[in-house]
Amino acid sequence: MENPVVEVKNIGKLYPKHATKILSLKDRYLKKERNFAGQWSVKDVSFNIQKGDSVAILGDNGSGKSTLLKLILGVTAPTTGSIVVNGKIGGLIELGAGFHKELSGRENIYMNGVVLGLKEKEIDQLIDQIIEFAELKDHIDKPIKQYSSGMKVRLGFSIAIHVESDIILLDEVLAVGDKRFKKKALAAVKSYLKGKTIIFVSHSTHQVKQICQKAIVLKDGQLVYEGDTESAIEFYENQTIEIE
Ligand SMILES: Nc1ncnc2c1ncn2[C@@H]1O[C@H](COP(=O)(O)OP(=O)(O)OP(=O)(O)O)[C@@H](O)[C@H]1O
Repeated sequence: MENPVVEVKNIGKLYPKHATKILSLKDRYLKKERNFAGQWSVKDVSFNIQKGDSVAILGDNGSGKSTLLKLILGVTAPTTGSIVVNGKIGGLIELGAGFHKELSGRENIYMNGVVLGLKEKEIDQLIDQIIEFAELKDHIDKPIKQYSSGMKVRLGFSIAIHVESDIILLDEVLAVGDKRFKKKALAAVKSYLKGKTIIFVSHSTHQVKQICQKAIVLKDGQLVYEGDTESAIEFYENQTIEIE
């Protein structure tokens, strides 16, 4: 068997007491409030992901899903354990994160592309498709600060799926935006990303069933189930009923 593309071993993240966080666009959009007391957001989690797997991360609010994605992406350091990623990793884990609001949509595409490891020439070749998919032709030269949340989501999503990567992380990206774009985005994830390794966070079991073959369930930062999507959803839903 090939080496796993993502190897997560006993990973843990302890946020110190009084840690503060500027609310992400996603949080603001979803009007969420968070309580940042010192605690293990992710605790002793281990799993492997093989090439071509599409894996969902299921769990209630605050169960550690986004933190786990940030650990895999390397934007936050683990307190314990280790993560090995074999391949180029990309995706969209916080809506609009990495956008500069004073710059135009077009300039932000270049900025993001460079951050994701592309050369300017490569971005030149992709930019029309990115703008077209995001349906932002008429707005692309306006500063991002004039964009609605939906427009930012469309742009971020479009960049994420057009930039080549081996492993793509998608955090609730299909939860916002209007119905029509959501449908188009779901279809894009299904077709564009065939054969790629996908890690997908979503509260929509409907979307999870359409995209992922496997799933893990987190509860209070711990991995409590790992298996095929159907059985993981069943486990997750039963667990939620018990609590209610
Ligand atoms: N920067 C931070 N500093 C301190 N605590 C944090 C920080 N980010 C997240 N947390 C805490 O870690 C826990 C897990 O949060 P996380 O965002 O990973 O959960 P989630 O499962 O993605 O939640 P949701 O479904 O609401 O997006 C929460 O209790 C949260 O308050």
